[in-house]
Amino acid sequence: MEVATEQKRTSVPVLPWMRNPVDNSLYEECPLNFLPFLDPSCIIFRLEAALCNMGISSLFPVQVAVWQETIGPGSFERDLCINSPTGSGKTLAYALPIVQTLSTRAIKCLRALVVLPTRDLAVQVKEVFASLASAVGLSVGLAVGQSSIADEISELIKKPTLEAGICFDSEDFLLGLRSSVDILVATPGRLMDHIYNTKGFTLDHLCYLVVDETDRLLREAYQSWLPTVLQLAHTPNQSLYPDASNILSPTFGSLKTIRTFGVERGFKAKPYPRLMKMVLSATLTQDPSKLAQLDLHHPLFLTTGPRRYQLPEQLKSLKVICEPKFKPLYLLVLLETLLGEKCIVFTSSVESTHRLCTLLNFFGDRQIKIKEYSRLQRQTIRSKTLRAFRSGEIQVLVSSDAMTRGMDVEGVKNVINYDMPAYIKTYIHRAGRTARAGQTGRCFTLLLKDEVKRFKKILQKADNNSCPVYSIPSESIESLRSLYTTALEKLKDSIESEKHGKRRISTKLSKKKEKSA
Ligand SMILES: Nc1ncnc2c1ncn2[C@@H]1O[C@H](COP(=O)(O)OP(=O)(O)OP(=O)(O)O)[C@@H](O)[C@H]1O
Repeated sequence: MEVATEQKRTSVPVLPWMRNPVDNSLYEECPLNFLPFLDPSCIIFRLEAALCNMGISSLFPVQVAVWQETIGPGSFERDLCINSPTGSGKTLAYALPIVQTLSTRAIKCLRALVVLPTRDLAVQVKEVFASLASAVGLSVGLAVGQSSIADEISELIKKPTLEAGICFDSEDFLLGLRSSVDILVATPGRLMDHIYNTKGFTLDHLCYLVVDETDRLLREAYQSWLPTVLQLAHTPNQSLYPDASNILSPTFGSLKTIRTFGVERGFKAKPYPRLMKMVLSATLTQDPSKLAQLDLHHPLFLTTGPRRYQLPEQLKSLKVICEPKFKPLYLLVLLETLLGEKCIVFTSSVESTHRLCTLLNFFGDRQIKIKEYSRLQRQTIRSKTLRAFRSGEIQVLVSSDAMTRGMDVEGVKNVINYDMPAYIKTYIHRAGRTARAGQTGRCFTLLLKDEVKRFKKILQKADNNSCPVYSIPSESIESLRSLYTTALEKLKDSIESEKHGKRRISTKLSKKKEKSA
């Protein structure tokens, strides 16, 4: 079944504009002082200084390529579709030109929207924008549901100051609402909440739309967030989704455009310029029907090298052949060999993440701090774990695929696939948590003998034929066997008591419901 889906995917015809891409790998890294047009004269050196503060002294190839298409003569003439390996610096590739272009704006309103699939990823991208934007007086907002909706609204929307005794009717009040931010980084769910419910939240002035991790975002409809955004930000007389206006008009009746005199997008007496789109991924879809949803304007395809899937240059892939009965022991020995190095262990589901992490922690005090990071946990716990992992307090994260996309944690030296990934895309995004920004890194995959052939085929999709075996000495496995038996018993008890706990909570809840009915 999986194989059939994979075959179907690869046989999708490539769109004509994807056949002759710009090759990012033909660009050289460019020192900031050689970058043309960096900082318009009025804010000279401020962006350069901000980049230096971020530890950046030159731009990576994909950043130079995007800069070339977005800044200077002929800038932003075409929408950009960017396929570039994990860790190659895609975030800065879009953040820098957007901040530079908006740095000369006269009036504050929401002009750039960046959409990402997960909250932690959005927080990470917001930080990159904030480091640059503050240097040129721009504000960046976050809409991800990290704080209460009321707090988020007060961050995003500025209310008019009411003088005592003056009474505004609701129309006047709406006219006085202003955006507090120039750039918004959002996840689709919270974005839709603001679109539907937040008074004064408008996409009327939007100039830039970035869809990061495009293939992941296009897979999920999320309350039709994309057609809704395109409809709300579209140029008049350009009906992309004629039917959507019927859906939208009653809902958005209360959202009045705030029009102010000026010469920029969405302002009076000025025709609307096109909404500029940038879509990015390390595994960008080539499926025409999916890309059509983005309504790209004369798109330019930027990719890296001749292959569709590319692994980071400094990544080393290794396989560990395991006996099925003792797989957790192979992992434990491997982790002990890598002692002191930050590692992320990936499993195939949130349930196995939980089980594996619990089991590993039943092996007694082994000097490695191991924590779980998965969708089963509350966001506050996840964020706390991530902070501890970033700071080095935790050395090993056991994770489900919630972690695979985009997360950038400094110093991750090793990725371990406890469960073999089913697709090359999954392998790329998991492995891509290491070997970032030109650093070296290793990706180990634990395999049972009968998985070796299939894994080889998966890696070949990224033209990777080199995946040597990493041997784990059998004596090390033997020495852990008695501890393993005890750990398994403890795991069984722990899972049982968790089930019990859940049952007790659900009985309590249903009793409460019965009472209130
Ligand atoms: N020009 C640069 N010089 C030095 N470091 C950089 C530069 N650009 C980006 N980086 C660093 O490289 C790392 C990877 O960047 P980023 O997260 O944008 O990669 P990405 O291409 O989006 O990866 P992914 O596909 O996994 O999301 C980050 O830690 C970032 O700070």
